[in-house]
Amino acid sequence: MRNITILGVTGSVGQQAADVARAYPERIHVGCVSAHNDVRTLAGLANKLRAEYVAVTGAGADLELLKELLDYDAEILSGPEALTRACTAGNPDMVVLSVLGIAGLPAFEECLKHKIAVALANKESLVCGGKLVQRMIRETGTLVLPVDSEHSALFQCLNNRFDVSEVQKLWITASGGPFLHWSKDEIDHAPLERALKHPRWSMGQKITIDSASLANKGLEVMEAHFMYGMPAERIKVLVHPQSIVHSMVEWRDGSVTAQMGPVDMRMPIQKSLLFPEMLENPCVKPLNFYEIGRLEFLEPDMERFPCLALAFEAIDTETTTVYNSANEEAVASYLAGDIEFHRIYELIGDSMKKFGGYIPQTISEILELDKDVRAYVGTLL
Ligand SMILES: NC(=O)C1=CN([C@@H]2O[C@H](COP(=O)(O)OP(=O)(O)OC[C@H]3O[C@@H](n4cnc5c(N)ncnc54)[C@H](OP(=O)(O)O)[C@@H]3O)[C@@H](O)[C@H]2O)C=CC1
Ligand SMILES: CC(=O)[C@@H](O)[C@H](O)COP(=O)(O)O
Ligand SMILES: [Mn+2]
Repeated sequence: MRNITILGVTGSVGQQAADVARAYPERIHVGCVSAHNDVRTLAGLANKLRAEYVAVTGAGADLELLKELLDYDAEILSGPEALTRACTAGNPDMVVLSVLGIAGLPAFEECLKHKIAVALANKESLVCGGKLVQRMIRETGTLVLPVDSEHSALFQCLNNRFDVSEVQKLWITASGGPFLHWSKDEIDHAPLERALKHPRWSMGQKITIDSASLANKGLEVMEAHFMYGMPAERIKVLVHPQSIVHSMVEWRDGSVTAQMGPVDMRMPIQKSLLFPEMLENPCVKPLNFYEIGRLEFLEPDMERFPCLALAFEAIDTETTTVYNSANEEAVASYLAGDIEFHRIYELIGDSMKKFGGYIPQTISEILELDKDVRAYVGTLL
């Protein structure tokens, strides 16, 4: 029996991880779950999963309501350290890191310190942790399995390894988002309700906006760079509107291995939760190639989608934390209706100029830099 913790269980990835766990009760026990503020959904999931530990990380979360709604005795973790305490509570074999944003970084660090395997959905923490986290993974020998669909696909193409010594290029596919065929001017002034309509995936709001700006692909290029140690110039983005090919590996001899699968996050989630076993996936409908018929591939347009070009620049200039923090802040403002869509790439670019040249040397310095970038973005709004 594998004892797992799901951090961010109330979110899109977290709830799908709970679905996968519940499909395999004889193999997976969920011992701990966390949410930020949504105590109603948290209690509902905890009641089904019977997790021994229930963590709440939001300062204003209603703990009394949570206690009232829980129909069994669970230990409740709360307060500023709740997320990191949740990483070790009940000695899990694996932590599913599916919280949102850089808030996941201290939890990631905690898992690495304790050599607890991580199923990583939270790309922002790897993008911000960068070389420091990369080194910690290597030095501790901790297993960090990709949950992000493209990185899970790459891992499968690499025969469940992280070794890219015989790889020429990593090809990361992108749906292109809802604005794939829009003009630059239309994209720059895109209304929120259109940005929230992803053509293929149903996801949380922040990543849905990232997909529309292609910042998600930018973050995924950085994620692949740090996860597989691949130089940025050998990571290519390929627009593939059907989202059936989840990514590809081009080998030294020119042959290419692609991973395909249903457009359903429960595929990569199950791969990680049961790893190295591969069992049927009762939650997911298999692909029907007769119905799919045609697959398309296009080159991304970095002019209409400057967030993608900025991501490659961020790797070169070691400003990946700055990119991410500015993006998180900008997307929150766009979601609140305070800024236009084009302000997202402008705020990222301005922040990279302002903070370029400063390279944080510890995780604490990264978290400080994050605060500084957010404060700076605040002055530009
Ligand atoms: N959704 C998807 O299909 C995919 C998502 N990812 C990545 O997975 C991560 C989660 O995405 P998604 O599930 O869509 O996001 P959601 O917004 O749906 O869920 C976010 C989860 O994190 C919790 N949370 C939010 N803020 C904080 C915080 N400051 N501290 C601790 N917990 C917090 C939320 O709690 P509460 O509900 O209480 O607010 C919720 O449980 C992101 O990094 C995303 O990029 C990667 C690939 C695919
Ligand atoms: C499901 C997943 O992994 C998302 O990151 C997805 O890839 C987003 O779609 P885009 O390709 O539009 O960014
Ligand atoms: Mn992805």
